Amino acid sequence: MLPEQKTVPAKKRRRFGWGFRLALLWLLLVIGAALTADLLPLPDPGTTLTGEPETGPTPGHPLGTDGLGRDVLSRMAHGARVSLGVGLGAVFLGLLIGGPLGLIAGYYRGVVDRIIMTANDIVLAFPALVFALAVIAFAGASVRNVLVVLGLLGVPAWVRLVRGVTLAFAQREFVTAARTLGARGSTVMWREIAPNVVLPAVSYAFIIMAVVVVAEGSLAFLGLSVQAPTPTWGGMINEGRSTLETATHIVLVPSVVMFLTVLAFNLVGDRLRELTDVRQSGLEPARPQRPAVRAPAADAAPAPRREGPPPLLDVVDLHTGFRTERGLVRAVDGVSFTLERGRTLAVVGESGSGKSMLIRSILGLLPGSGVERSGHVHLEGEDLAGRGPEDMRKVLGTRLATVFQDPMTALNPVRTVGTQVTEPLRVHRKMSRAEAYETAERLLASVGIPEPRRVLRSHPHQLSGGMRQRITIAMALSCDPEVLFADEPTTALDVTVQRQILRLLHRQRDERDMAMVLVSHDLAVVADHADEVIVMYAGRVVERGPADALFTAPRMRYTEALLRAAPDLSAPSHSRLEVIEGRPPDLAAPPAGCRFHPRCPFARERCRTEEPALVEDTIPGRSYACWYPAGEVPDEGTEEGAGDLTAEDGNVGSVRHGG
Ligand SMILES: Nc1ncnc2c1ncn2[C@@H]1O[C@H](COP(=O)(O)OP(=O)(O)OP(=O)(O)O)[C@@H](O)[C@H]1O
Repeated sequence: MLPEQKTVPAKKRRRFGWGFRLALLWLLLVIGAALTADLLPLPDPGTTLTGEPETGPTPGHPLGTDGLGRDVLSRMAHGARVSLGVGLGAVFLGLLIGGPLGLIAGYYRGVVDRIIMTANDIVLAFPALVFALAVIAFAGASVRNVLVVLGLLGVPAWVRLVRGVTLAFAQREFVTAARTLGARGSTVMWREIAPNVVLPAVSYAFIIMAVVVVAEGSLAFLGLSVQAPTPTWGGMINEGRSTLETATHIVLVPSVVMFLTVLAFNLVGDRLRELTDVRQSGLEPARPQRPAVRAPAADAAPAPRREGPPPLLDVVDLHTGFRTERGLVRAVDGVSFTLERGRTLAVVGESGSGKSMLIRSILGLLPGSGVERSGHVHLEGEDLAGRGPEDMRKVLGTRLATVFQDPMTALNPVRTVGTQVTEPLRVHRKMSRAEAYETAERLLASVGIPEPRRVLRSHPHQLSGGMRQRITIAMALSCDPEVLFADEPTTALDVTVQRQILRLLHRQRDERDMAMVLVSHDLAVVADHADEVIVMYAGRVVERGPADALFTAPRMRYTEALLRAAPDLSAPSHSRLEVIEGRPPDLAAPPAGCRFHPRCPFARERCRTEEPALVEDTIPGRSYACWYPAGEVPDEGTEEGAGDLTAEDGNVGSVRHGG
C-alpha cells in the first residue's frame, strides 16, 4: 500500500441501520415476487374460483381468496408488476426530461435558469389530478398511459432536484478547476457535474417510486388505472370494499403490502439522501439585481506606462463587484501589478480582503450573474479581459493554471485520478489515451508521487491530502503553463505536508521558468517563497514591493499590523498573540477616507476623510497607501504632532522623507 494511501474507516461500513436493511429486504422481496410471479407455483391470478370465495388463509391459499375465489397471494405478486413497473417507468421518464433541464438551469443560471424555472412553476401549478383524469379519459386506462401521465407529473420535481444539486456542485472547486484547465461549458456540465448528480438522483428515485406507487394505487382505486382482469394493488382494494365486513383480508392484504412498500421506498430513499447530501460551498451566488452604475475609481492607481517588451502578466486597474441587496460589494477595487517569469508574487491580507476574487477575476472565472468586472489583464501584452469564454478557454490550463486550496474539493470524487490528470493532456495537447497516460505517469512521478501507475487507477478519496494536492499540481502543470496561480495551496493540509508542497511548487517554478501568484494567509510562507508581495485590504492594494523590504520595514500601518499579528515561533511560549482590533469593513459600504482608519491606532483626521493613493517609496518597486506611514511618524506621536505633519506635508511618502 502507498505510504499516504488511506483505508476505509470501519465506521463507514456500519452506517446503514436496521431500518434501512429491513426496508431493503422488503423491497427485494416485492421486486423478486414481481419478477418471478409467472415462475412461482401460484394459481393463475385471473382464474376464478380456484378456491372457496372470501376464505381467510388456508394451506392452498396462504393469503386467502377474494370475492371471486381468486388466490390473493398470486394476485398480489402479479399486481406488484403493475405498481413497480409503472413506478420504474415513470421515474425514468421524469428523469429523462427533468434531469437535463435541471442540469442546464443550474449550470447556466441567469436567463436560462429563469425561463426553465418559470415554465416549471407553471407546470407545477397545474392540478395533477385534472391532468391525469383528462389524459386517461381521452387516451384510455392502460399501463402505458398511466406510466406516461405519472412520469410527466414527476418532471417538475426532477427539474428542481437536479437544478439544486447542480447549483451546489457548479460552485465547487473541481468544477472551477476543470474550467481553469480550459474545459468547455457543456463538457464541465456532463463530465464533472452530471456524475455527481447521479447519487442524489438515485436516492430521490426511491422517494418518487413511493409517490408513484401511491398515485397508481389511487388511480386504480378510482378505476382509472389498468382495468380488470389485470390485477393491481389499488384495484384489489377497490374490489374488496364491498366485502369489507365479511372478508376484511381482501382489503387488508393489498393495503398493508402497499403501505410497507411505500414506507420501504421512503426509508431507503431518505437514508441514501442523507449519505449523498451535497455539502454547500462557501461561495453563494449573488442575488441578481438591476445593474448598479459604478463610477470609475478616481483615485485608482493609473495604468503604468512601460518601455520595452511587455511583462509576462500585467494586471491594470482590475475591479470586480457583486450586485447584492446591500449594494455593490467591491471585492476587487482597482488592483494593478506586474509579474515576470521565474518570479513569485504573494497576495496577502485578512480573510475577505479580496485575494481569491482577484485570482478568479484575472482568470475570468466569476459567477455567471450579478457580477461587474472592469480593467485589463495582459498576458505578454495581449489583453485577456476582452476575451469571451471560448477564447479564454484556450488560455486556461495551457498558459494560466491554478492550484486550489482544498485538493479534496478540487478533484472530482466520482472520477479516477487517471481520467482527471489525462483530460487536459488529451484536450489541449491532443494526445492519444495511451500517450496521455504515459505522460501523466511521468508528471505524477515528477511531483513526488510514488507508484504513479497505481495512483492513476485510484479515486481521490483513496489518497491522503498531500497526495491529492500533488495531483492537482500535476494537473495544473500538465500543459506547461506560464503563470501558476496557487490559492492557499496548503491551508487544507497537515503542517508536515505544507512545507513539502511549497517546496515542490517553488522547485517547479524554477525548473519550468514559470511565474507564480501565491495567495496565502501565512506570512512565514510568503517570506520564504515570494519575491514580491501585494498586501490587500478591503479589495484594494494598500502596499506592494519586494518581499524583503516589505517584511523588514513595512510602511502601511495595516501591513505592520498584519506582521505583528503573525505568530512568532521564536517567541517564548505563552507569549500573547497580537491581534488587529476590529473587523474588516463591509465591502458594500466601506468607510470614507483610508479604509483601515477605524482599526488603525495612528489614524488622524485626514485618514477619516481623504483616501490615500498608492505612492512610490524610495525603495524601487515599493509603494504604499498611508498618510502616516511607519518609519516616518513616531509611533508614540500625538494627534497634534501627526496633525502638524499632515498639514504641512501631505502624503508624498518617503520620496520626500526618505525610506
Ligand atoms: N458571490 C458573491 N457575492 C457577494 N459577495 C461576494 C461573493 N463572493 C465573494 N464575495 C465577497 O468578496 C469579498 C472578497 O472575497 P474573497 O473570497 O476574495 O476573500 P479572500 O481574501 O480570498 O478571503 P479568504 O482568505 O477567506 O479566502 C468578501 O467580502 C466576500 O464576502
